[in-house]
Amino acid sequence: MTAQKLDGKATAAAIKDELRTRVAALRERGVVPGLGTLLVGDDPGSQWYVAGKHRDCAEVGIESIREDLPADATQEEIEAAVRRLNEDPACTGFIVQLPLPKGIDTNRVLELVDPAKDADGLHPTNLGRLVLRVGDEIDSPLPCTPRGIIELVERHGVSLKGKEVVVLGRGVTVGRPIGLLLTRRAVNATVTLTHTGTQDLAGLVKRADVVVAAAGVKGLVTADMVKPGAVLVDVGVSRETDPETGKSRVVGDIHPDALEVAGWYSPNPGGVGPMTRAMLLANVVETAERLSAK
Ligand SMILES: Nc1nc2c(c(=O)[nH]1)N[C@@H](CN(C=O)c1ccc(C(=O)N[C@@H](CCC(=O)O)C(=O)O)cc1)CN2
Repeated sequence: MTAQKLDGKATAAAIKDELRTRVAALRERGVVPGLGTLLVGDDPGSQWYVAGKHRDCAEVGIESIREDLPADATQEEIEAAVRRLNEDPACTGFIVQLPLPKGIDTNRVLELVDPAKDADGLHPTNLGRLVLRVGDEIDSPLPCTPRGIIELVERHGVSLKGKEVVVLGRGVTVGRPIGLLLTRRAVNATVTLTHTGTQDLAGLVKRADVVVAAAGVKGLVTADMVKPGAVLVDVGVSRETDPETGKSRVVGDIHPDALEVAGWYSPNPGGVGPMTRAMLLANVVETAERLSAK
């Protein structure tokens, strides 16, 4: 068997088309959604991601607001930038690009974000709402990568209802919040969260209908660990030098051999990354729609 592709690029493009129409409708009513970004330092990866977010905004008609600070910005300067974005009426929602430089108290910065403007859906108040509201409509922003994974799978006609999902990695942007989304009544999957202290990882992965690999360990999930027909979602990001071009490239947590056993797989790059970006735009548009309906 060769797995079918969960095409993140094409799915994100379709979502952006839908969002463009919704943004046009908002603008007709005089509502202009705006996404803010706070970038600290000159990490090339982070700069690339932030530039991509502003390109996405331009594509769908969302205004962009940028706060860029140098790598030696102090905690106070970063917190002042968060306050400016909280108070800026043109900013519907914003993100603090992670990671922040060493020595900065990231949690303190993130907790300063107005939960109503938390475009990443990672503020404790918004995560707390996810914990509390198992069956209701959620009227606050959802974590972008977990939401993007679910959209990616379901938009390919694969139901997660009743499925056994094994998540690798307990990071704050994917591993920890994805269980909150997958176990909501609307999705109804059963989730096992694994981490570096997990015993018999291979045994757990072998019984999974869906594997979400977000450990950041190149090729961690090998063919012998995968149940035939399983859905493999690769979120891992490791970097290596391409021996042919000499350029840096992204490699995922799923070993290429595993695709011979799986039913579906999300490529990396080209899978979850573009979906994360699309979900960020969706959070901003939904916030603008909610505010304009009040
Ligand atoms: N505040 C946040 N910071 C970070 C997040 C986040 O969700 N919120 N996630 C990552 C970085 N990130 C978005 O910020 C992000 C990473 C990757 C992609 C993406 O589209 N990747 C491409 C491949 C890119 C490459 O080749 O390097 C892909 O997967 O196709 C989008 C967003 C950490 N920080």
